[in-house]
Amino acid sequence: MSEQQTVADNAPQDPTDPQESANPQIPAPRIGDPLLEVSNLTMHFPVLQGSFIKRRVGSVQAVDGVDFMIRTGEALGVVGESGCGKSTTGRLVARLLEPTAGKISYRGQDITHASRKELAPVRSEIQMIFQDPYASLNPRHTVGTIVSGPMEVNGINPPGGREARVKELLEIVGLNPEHYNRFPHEFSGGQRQRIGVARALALDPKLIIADEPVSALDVSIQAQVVNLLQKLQREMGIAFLFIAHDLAIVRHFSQRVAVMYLGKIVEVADRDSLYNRPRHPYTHALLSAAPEANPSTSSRERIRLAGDVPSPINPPSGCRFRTRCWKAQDICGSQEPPLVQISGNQAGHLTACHFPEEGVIASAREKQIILDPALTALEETAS
Ligand SMILES: Nc1ncnc2c1ncn2[C@@H]1O[C@H](COP(=O)(O)OP(=O)(O)OP(=O)(O)O)[C@@H](O)[C@H]1O
Repeated sequence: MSEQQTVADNAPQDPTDPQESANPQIPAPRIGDPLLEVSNLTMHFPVLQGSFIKRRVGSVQAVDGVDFMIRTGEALGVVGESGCGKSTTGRLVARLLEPTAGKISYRGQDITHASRKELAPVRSEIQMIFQDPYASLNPRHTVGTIVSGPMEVNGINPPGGREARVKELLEIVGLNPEHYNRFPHEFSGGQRQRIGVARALALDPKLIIADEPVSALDVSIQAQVVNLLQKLQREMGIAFLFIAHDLAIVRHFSQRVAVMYLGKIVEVADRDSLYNRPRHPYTHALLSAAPEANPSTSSRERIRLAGDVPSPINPPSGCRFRTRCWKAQDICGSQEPPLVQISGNQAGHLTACHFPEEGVIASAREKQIILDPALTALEETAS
């Protein structure tokens, strides 16, 4: 992301005139009000065996007891390695999956097990943007049909008509409204993602779940799409659950960031606290592995995590990160550390660790030796 394309302060503005609520029973939320509250959210996918009669032989603990809150107009970023449960969390919040346990409250209303009918007013307020703009748009439909689709499904007829609203939305996302009758294949990757964004905006959402919204795009256009989403957040007061593995993009976009590991949130904090004073060893490892603008001038050493993420079918007891952690001791295997504000953390910075790091991304040399002796030996031989 280039300097020119970044926005230094992406805190949401405080529109004193929030949009009218699509749900007439609940007053429109104001910036900073709690919007989404998730507690003990759990998703265990069954593992079935048998050719005719399927037996449940285990479960994939994709998300296991996750708590977080998103305020109106705020972006919460979710980062973590592949398979740690980010997408499943997003799909649970969007109610595309039925959780195994836990509670999802949206504007104070428990929507965890709400029926289709009960969910209808909320559905329009929670929208999703997917990773792959190619796969998420029907190639046989025109842009007009795609973007007006949610209005049609929900029986919404805007004052000036659907076509006028679609053209307005295309303009908001930076597309030419005259391309209303074009098909997805006539657009570039970035433009297709803009079509997906226009579709998500069709019902005036209050919360957008963006699941890796730019990772399928060329690096050169990632910033444009991120900046578009940021504009929507700032100008329309839309909250985001922003899922991505790119730490730089998450830092740029989100006011708060949650780090997931093997189905759990291991650390959550406001952006600066998390990136400048990380306390969980896993957050240290992730940050140390992130590419840097000037690697040649950097004094930062990389922490190499030994091995792969353990299987979510049989995760380690106690702290799930302990099998790859350089600080693990006996207690880490017997007691799961709670996600709490540990000593030295600023308010709202929560960490789940028995032996947290000091906060600065310090020398990783010692950790590297403990973590991966074979690799260290190889590097020493080579140098
Ligand atoms: N429908 C499903 N049935 C069984 N297991 C699933 C299902 N969906 C996801 N999983 C498993 O749940 C775990 C979490 O997957 P999830 O896609 O949420 O992770 P992720 O952090 O989003 O990863 P990625 O960045 O690769 O998308 C993985 O082990 C995955 O294989």
